[in-house]
Amino acid sequence: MTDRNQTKESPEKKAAGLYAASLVKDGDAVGLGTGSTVAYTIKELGRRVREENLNIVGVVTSYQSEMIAIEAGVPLTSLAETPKLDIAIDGADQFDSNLFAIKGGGAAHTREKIVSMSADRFVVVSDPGKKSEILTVAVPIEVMPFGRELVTKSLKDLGGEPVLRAAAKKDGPVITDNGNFVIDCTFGEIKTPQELAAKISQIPGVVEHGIFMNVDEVVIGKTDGTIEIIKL
Ligand SMILES: O=C[C@H](O)[C@H](O)[C@H](O)COP(=O)(O)O
Repeated sequence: MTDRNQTKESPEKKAAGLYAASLVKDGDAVGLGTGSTVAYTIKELGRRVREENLNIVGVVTSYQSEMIAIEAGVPLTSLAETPKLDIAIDGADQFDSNLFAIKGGGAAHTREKIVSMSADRFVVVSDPGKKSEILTVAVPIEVMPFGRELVTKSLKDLGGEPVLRAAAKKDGPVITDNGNFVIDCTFGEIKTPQELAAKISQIPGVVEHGIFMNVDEVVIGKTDGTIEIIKL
């Protein structure tokens, strides 16, 4: 289970996060993902802004990344103001050798997909445990509360095992930053992620699923502070 709030230092996540921050150039508009790995990137970008006078603007994908970015001193803008981004950096829950990824462990995948698709380059930061021959983790699906029953039934019809995500410190379901529910749906081994993604997208009430097919490269951090880069 990932330490979502970065209560413990992770050398692997830190190595990946810091390397990704070094890819950001002066003048860049940067998509800032959500989660414990990219949090290292956001903090490092703040340091570069303060200490190296790096001139960048960030677009956040969640209240979490907004709070981290504000505290770190990363200047922020919106997609309305800056619709085209130079680079987006984000974590993932699992990725395969084709760089298909599953995201949304923090329920932020809808905004993450919009932001990453708005960027010329999408870099995923990861630790070694996220790499898998084949995608197997549950697919997070953001759902309009009004459509929950239909979406649940339709996911079962697709062979999935849907579970409404419960909040950790509140009674009832997780509510996303967009005011919706999240259903985590297990499909066993996902052999054709594109096909599954297309089928899920067709279900009325689905806001967005966590299958990402737009990753350009993955940076994997190691415990000794080195990194491995995987590109197609
Ligand atoms: O909704 C959250 C995101 O997709 C995260 O980027 C993903 O869950 C990975 O998070 P972490 O870096 O904490 O493992």
